[in-house]
Amino acid sequence: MSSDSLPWVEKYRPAKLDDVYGQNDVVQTVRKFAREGRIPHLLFYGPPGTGKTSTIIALARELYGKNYRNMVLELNASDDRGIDVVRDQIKNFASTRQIFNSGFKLIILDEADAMSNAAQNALRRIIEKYTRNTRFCILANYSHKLNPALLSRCTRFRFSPLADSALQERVDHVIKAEGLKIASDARQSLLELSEGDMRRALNVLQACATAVEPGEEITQDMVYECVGAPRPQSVTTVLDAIMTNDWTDAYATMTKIRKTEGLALVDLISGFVGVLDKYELKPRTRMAVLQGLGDIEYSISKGGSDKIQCTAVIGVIKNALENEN
Ligand SMILES: Nc1ncnc2c1ncn2[C@@H]1O[C@H](COP(=O)(O)OP(=O)(O)OP(=O)(O)O)[C@@H](O)[C@H]1O
Repeated sequence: MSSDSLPWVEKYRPAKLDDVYGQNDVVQTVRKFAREGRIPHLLFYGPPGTGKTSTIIALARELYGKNYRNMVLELNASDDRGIDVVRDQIKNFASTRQIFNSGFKLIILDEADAMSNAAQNALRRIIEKYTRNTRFCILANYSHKLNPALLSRCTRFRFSPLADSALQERVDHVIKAEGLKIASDARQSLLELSEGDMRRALNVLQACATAVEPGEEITQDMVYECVGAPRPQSVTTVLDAIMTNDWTDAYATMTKIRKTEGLALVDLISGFVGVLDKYELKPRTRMAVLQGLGDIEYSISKGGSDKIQCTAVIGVIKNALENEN
């Protein structure tokens, strides 16, 4: 595949540890392990798109250079073929002798938190068995879903959502490399809507770049459209209508904006929570609104009727405001 047809998340996957942004503590520590030649079994956990896979691959590339393919086995631990297949693959890989290299081989196990408890127990034995010439790097979103016995065999690193400054640095690099034009408010919205997830930032940027003609500027509206999030302006219009107008008008405004922008009610609720900071409300009122919106979001996830939940949103906000005085 030519590099032009690659998704940008792959095209711009960090080739070396220096290209991993915003995870300085982790990068420094694993680099130190590598320098001293004593890498422990590793567990990288944290939200998606924060660089767990990228960091271990970059580390492995620095460790093994062109020998990478022989020395690294990447497996998806949640593979539905089960732990037996994983065990066989690990066994084959770990037991073949390294002819040109001394040192250990590396096994990267992605999505380990999706493994059953029995499979995690089996994995723990496998790790013990092959520790002599193999190191494991376990990747997961949630560490609490992993068995304590497995956790205790690994040195843990938490990957936090990336700071806007880290996202910005990488996004600016891609904008420059791809020769894109992007309005500054669009770039700012892209960073905010990515919520610390670099994969999302790059995917949205690529979707926007595909939507514009060469040389045309990416606008803020395009960013919101690609993300499928409501524009702050629309959210504020609906919220203002609920707060100040009568019931019928508030409902009509909400329905109209939802229809023209194709918004799901949950997206609108997330939008309300996002802009609520800018409204001056008594703490008690703010809490009542947030709690009410949280309950409605839960009801929607359980299959609650759209129309009833729509009216419930108006009810929750109006009620909290009426009780304010
Ligand atoms: N810290 C980072 N620095 C630079 N690029 C990053 C970083 N984190 C993620 N990326 C970009 O996002 C893409 C996805 O990142 P990666 O696969 O490392 O995420 P992950 O944390 O392993 O996510 P998941 O939990 O979904 O597997 C990478 O290809 C890379 O382009």
